Formats: sequence, structure tokens, C-alpha cells
Amino acid sequence: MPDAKKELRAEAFLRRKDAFERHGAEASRKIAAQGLDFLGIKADAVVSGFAAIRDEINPGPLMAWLQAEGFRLALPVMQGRGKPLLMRSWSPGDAMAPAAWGIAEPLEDKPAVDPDVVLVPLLAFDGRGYRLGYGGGFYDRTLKRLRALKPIVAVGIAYDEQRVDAVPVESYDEKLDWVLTPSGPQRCLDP
Ligand SMILES: Nc1nc2c(c(=O)[nH]1)N(C=O)[C@@H](CNc1ccc(C(=O)N[C@@H](CCC(=O)O)C(=O)O)cc1)CN2
Ligand SMILES: Nc1ncnc2c1ncn2[C@@H]1O[C@H](COP(=O)(O)OP(=O)(O)OP(=O)(O)O)[C@@H](O)[C@H]1O
Repeated sequence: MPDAKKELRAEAFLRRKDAFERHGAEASRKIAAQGLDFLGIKADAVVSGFAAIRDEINPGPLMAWLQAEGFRLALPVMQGRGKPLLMRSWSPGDAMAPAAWGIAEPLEDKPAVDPDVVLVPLLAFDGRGYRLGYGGGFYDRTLKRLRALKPIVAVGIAYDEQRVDAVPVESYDEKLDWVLTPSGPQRCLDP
């Protein structure tokens, strides 16, 4: 891994922690209040979220709104290092089990689905839609797989403070189409 990414990751962890302490649950509520109307997605779309850990914005309230709007929901399941995430159907209230890094995942009896909209956790993002994650490459692999199947929309979920001028880019990095922050949706610029 290039040192540039490593350095930014350490810095981004601190910046996100600070934003979480300042804004906490209010950020999650603001994200939910924005909704996803800006995407104009079709009524039968499947939207994958994530089960927040550490200082990530909790997309739970947004997912509850999506459920109320009639969208189908899914959550990621890790299949091991170097593998894309598997998305399983999930609705608020469904049982979950803790997996690696304490991340809650849907149970195995839930059907696998290929989402049309992917909500993406991140440490830092830039105006082009490049993102920095924990370094597992899970979302790069997942977005690549889904984009080979059909058109999808990748939406980063972040505090405004997580924006940086430029995330160091590598050949395998998949871009976000939008980033949703408490202050609103930002469309990522084309290269
Ligand atoms: N809420 C949430 N769910 C998610 C992700 C995420 O970023 N947030 N992921 C997004 O990809 C995947 C999980 N990826 C993860 C990758 C690394 C670590 C982690 O804690 N890594 C260690 C270092 C591990 C190593 O030795 O390489 C660490 O940071 O301390 C956590 C999650 C799938 N689900
Ligand atoms: N499509 C791919 N094929 C093979 N390897 C990949 C692919 N995408 C990413 N990787 C590998 O994944 C590793 C981590 O990538 P990167 O640092 O960009 O992760 P990240 O986006 O920060 O993490 P995450 O998506 O898990 O939050 C890299 O070492 C890279 O080699």
C-alpha cells in the first residue's frame, strides 16, 4: 500500500472521530432527512446499506425511511479477504449476527441480492468520487462486480469534514457517483 494512502487513513480516522463527537446522531438524522429523492431511483430498486461501526455515520434512520418509501433493503456480508461483499436482503428489525470486526450481518437464510444503489461507508472522499476505506478493498471489488452486471449508483455516506482535496488513486479504485453528507447530496465530478 502506498504511504500516501496510509498517512491519509490515519489522519482521516482522527477527523472522522472528531466529526462524530461533534455531530453524532444528528448527522444520521440529517442524512435520513435528505432521503435519496435526488437519485430518482425506480420504485422496485434494492438499496444496500451498512451496519455502522466505530465513528461511521449510522445509515439506520435513512434505511428506515427507504423501507417506508417501499424500497427493498440489503446489507453486506463478508465472504473473506480478497472477495467482493455478498449483499443479503434485510429489513429493519431482522435478526443479525456479529461477524469480523464486530460488524453485524444478516443471517444466512436471507436471499442474496444485487443492489441497484449501494450506500458506501468511507474514511475520506474527494470531489471526483474517489474514496478511502479501511484498506480491505471490499467495496472496490463489490462495485466492480455489480457494475459488470448492470448500471448501479454508488453513494458515499459521510460527514462534510471527511472531504479532502484529493484521495490518492490506484488502478483498482472504483469511484462513487454521489456523496451524501448532512449538508446534502454532492454529485461526483467526471474525471
Ligand atoms: N460498517 C461497515 N461495514 C463494512 C465496511 C465498512 O467500512 N463499514 N466494509 C468496508 O470495506 C467492509 C468491512 N471491511 C473492513 C475492513 C477492515 C476493517 C478493519 O478494522 N481493519 C483493521 C486492520 C486489518 C488489517 O490488518 O488489515 C483496522 O483498521 O484496524 C474493518 C472492516 C464490509 N462492511
Ligand atoms: N478489483 C480488485 N482486484 C484485485 N485486488 C483489488 C481490487 N480492488 C482492490 N484490490 C486490492 O484491495 C486492497 C485495498 O484497496 P484499498 O486500499 O483501495 O481499499 P479501501 O477502498 O480503502 O477499502 P474498503 O473498500 O474495504 O473500505 C489493495 O491492496 C488492492 O490490491
